[in-house]
Amino acid sequence: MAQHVVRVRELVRQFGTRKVLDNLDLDVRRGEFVALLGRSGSGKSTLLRVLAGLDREVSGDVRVDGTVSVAFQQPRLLPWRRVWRNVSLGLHGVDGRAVADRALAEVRLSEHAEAWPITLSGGEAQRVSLARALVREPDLLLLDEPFGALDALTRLAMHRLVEDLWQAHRPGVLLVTHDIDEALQLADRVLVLDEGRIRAEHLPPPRPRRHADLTELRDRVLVDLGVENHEAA
Ligand SMILES: Nc1ncnc2c1ncn2[C@@H]1O[C@H](COP(=O)(O)OP(=O)(O)OP(=O)(O)O)[C@@H](O)[C@H]1O
Repeated sequence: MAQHVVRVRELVRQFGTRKVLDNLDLDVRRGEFVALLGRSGSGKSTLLRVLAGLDREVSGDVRVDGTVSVAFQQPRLLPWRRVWRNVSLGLHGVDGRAVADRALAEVRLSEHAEAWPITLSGGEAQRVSLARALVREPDLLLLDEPFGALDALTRLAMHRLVEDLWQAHRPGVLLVTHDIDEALQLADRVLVLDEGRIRAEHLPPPRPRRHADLTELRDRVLVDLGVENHEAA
């Protein structure tokens, strides 16, 4: 377990008679960046909720070793707290302001520490949400489509930021996304969830891959997602 932050065996989650997760196995190593792709309704968010400890109506063996932080598609900031207080919320025994300031500097938002959440753009609010996740120095960072609501340029900037933050802090990451290119750019391993299990695993080329040709790999992932047929790819 020591090298793994997540170890899941034979996980079953069913709603009524439907098994959304059906004997699923998953490992995430410490410091590893894993992306999870899958068609809409394949159970990605369900799996994340289980790993976050938000859903215990499961059978099977779920082990998460260490602290966990989650960032969702919507930043979920408290509108009545200033930005820095949103970041330090729930921290005990530390100077919350100092910790928040450090995290806000990392996401390049120092000048917004005193601002109210409503004054932030979508990308800025998402950066606050990342800062809030990171101040807990999580062993596991769960990201549920954190860039899905952002415009394309902001999303690219966020990819770089997340990669920088991951390099600096090295949490294990499980990133749920619909964006294949995002998965191939950011992750060490790209997994495809289908019919309740991890059905495929792809290994993108070594970093840095900003200029890598990922076309072939992308086609293979599309096949696994059922978007392309085998002959075409
Ligand atoms: N609380 C619930 N009660 C009943 N069914 C649920 C519940 N939560 C999720 N489901 C069902 O489980 C399936 C998987 O949902 P989930 O949100 O995990 O999919 P997803 O892969 O994250 O989808 P998307 O990519 O569209 O966000 C869906 O069919 C959904 O309707």
